[in-house]
Amino acid sequence: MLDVLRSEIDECDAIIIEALLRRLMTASRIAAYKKEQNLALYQPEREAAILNRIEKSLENTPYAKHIQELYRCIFRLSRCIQMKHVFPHNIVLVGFMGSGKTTVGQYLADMSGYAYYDIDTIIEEEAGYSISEMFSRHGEAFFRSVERKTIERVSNNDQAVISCGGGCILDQRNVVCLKQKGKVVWLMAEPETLYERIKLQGTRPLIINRTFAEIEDMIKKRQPLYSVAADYRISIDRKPVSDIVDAILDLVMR
Ligand SMILES: Nc1ncnc2c1ncn2[C@@H]1O[C@H](COP(=O)(O)OP(=O)(O)O)[C@@H](O)[C@H]1O
Ligand SMILES: O=C(O)C1=C[C@@H](OP(=O)(O)O)[C@@H](O)[C@H](O)C1
Ligand SMILES: [Mg+2]
Repeated sequence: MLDVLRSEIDECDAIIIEALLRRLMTASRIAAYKKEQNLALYQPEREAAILNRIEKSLENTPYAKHIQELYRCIFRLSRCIQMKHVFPHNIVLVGFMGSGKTTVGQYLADMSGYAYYDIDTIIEEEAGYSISEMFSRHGEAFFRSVERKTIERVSNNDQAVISCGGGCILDQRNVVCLKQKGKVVWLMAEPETLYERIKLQGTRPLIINRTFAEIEDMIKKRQPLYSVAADYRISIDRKPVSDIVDAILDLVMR
């Protein structure tokens, strides 16, 4: 009995995979066509119409909500694939420590096929030791100079998602560099969200032994710099990573 049911699942999977591949490849062809014809890539009314049709066809069936959830995921995949065709900029993530630049950037790059660069990770890999270690061995000024050189080099890439360290906006030259080929997305968050996250991790040299009030003050001081640098801004509080990626795609493909 179990074998029979399992072979039915296998048959379903084969159909789903074939249909999904066909759908995603068609989405990719649509993007290429839109680019060629100079048409707007993001047409929300088309997405709404598809969702409407799906909702109707699922009326009075079990699992309607589950299938709709799956469709949200398929739309995200489609958009990521399309973005690669038509978005002529790098995506640069900035924001205070703990806002999720590293996590969101990795997810966005995985999904879109863009190359992924996390400035802090590159610095650590090239130095052979951690950023905390760099602060304690050589001081913050040394770190900032390594950070600037790394940003200068990485900014030259194309079709890249670049996650910066939270302090990159302290030096205007970094922002100028990143904007040459990139659009800057500011991941905004309430101080409480950031504090909870960075306190838990305990890996950031500028945060060790700081009170909530001190961190709040640091956030306030940096906010105008993020604001000036940002082409787009997204509030990330209480949003899962997939929703933040959705919001980024929504903004950049409008
Ligand atoms: N949307 C999210 N929801 C819940 N936790 C998150 C989210 N984004 C990031 N995190 C968690 O918050 C912490 C900081 O994330 P990270 O990506 O390192 O931030 P940043 O690079 O901006 O400092 C990590 O533990 C990460 O798993
Ligand atoms: O905001 C900052 O000054 C810093 C942020 C860190 O990166 P994350 O924002 O990814 O934590 C890292 O670059 C370094 O500890 C300094
Ligand atoms: Mg990071």
